[in-house]
Amino acid sequence: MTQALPTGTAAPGRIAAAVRLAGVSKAFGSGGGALLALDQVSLDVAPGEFVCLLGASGCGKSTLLNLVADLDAPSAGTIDVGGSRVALMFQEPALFPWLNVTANIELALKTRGVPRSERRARAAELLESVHLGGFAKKRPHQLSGGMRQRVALARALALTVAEGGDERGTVLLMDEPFGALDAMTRDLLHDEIERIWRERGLTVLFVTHNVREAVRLGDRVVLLSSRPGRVVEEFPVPMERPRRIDSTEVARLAATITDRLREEVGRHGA
Ligand SMILES: Nc1ncnc2c1ncn2[C@@H]1O[C@H](COP(=O)(O)OP(=O)(O)OP(=O)(O)O)[C@@H](O)[C@H]1O
Repeated sequence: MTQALPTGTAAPGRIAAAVRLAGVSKAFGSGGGALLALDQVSLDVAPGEFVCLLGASGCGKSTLLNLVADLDAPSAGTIDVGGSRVALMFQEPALFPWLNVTANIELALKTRGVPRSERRARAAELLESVHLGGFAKKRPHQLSGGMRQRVALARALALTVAEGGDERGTVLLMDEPFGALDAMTRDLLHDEIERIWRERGLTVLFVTHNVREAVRLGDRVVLLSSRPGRVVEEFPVPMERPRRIDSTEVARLAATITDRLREEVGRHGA
């Protein structure tokens, strides 16, 4: 099943999808002991779209992101990211503790082949963009959890820099990036990621357990079934941005999605 693209998201002359999964299945192990994590998942994400993936624990959300990031190969089906540069960001920021913030970003730029002479300025620009300009010399342990995630976001963006600094064509995969943060910090980071997504024209595939977070951020919420993960339903999010996570509209759609999620989890006895 290939999902229809939301109207108006793919600009004329550009590729139709930034990410296209067609009939993707993933099994771990083989023979009788094989575990089917994903089953025939088809999903198109349009360039510049923000898609949130929701599903019960163990339904294969992280597996799906790993496949899109090319960290693992599907057992069946195809994954196409066109010419996009893909970056993955996790719940744990996983920064190098012995390097300061700037050096963590510069290292990522180095792996992208950015010449040494340009790295300092590019790192500073990226840190400004996540509002950490004043913390360049700090080491990760000197920062709050929210700040560390901002650095992780800047580093993810650094891993996708292209010639001339154009981030368009970047797919950012986010695996529960704010799951370990308190509600107020998470709220602030929702505003931040939304701004950065808009300003940089990113395509985002965002995994979360938090239904309200998915509705707060997504153009579309894609619900996966319990293992094996299949796309069971998609919910377009029509509310204007910026949305408030505690607004009535967000709560109403989140309640509908939660009911559907409960049904799905109940069906599988998870
Ligand atoms: N490398 C692996 N080898 C064997 N089984 C794996 C491997 N990676 C994932 N699995 C299994 O595949 C299933 C899907 O895992 P995955 O981590 O993708 O789920 P998830 O939806 O991200 O879970 P959660 O929401 O709890 O983070 C799980 O049953 C998991 O145990």
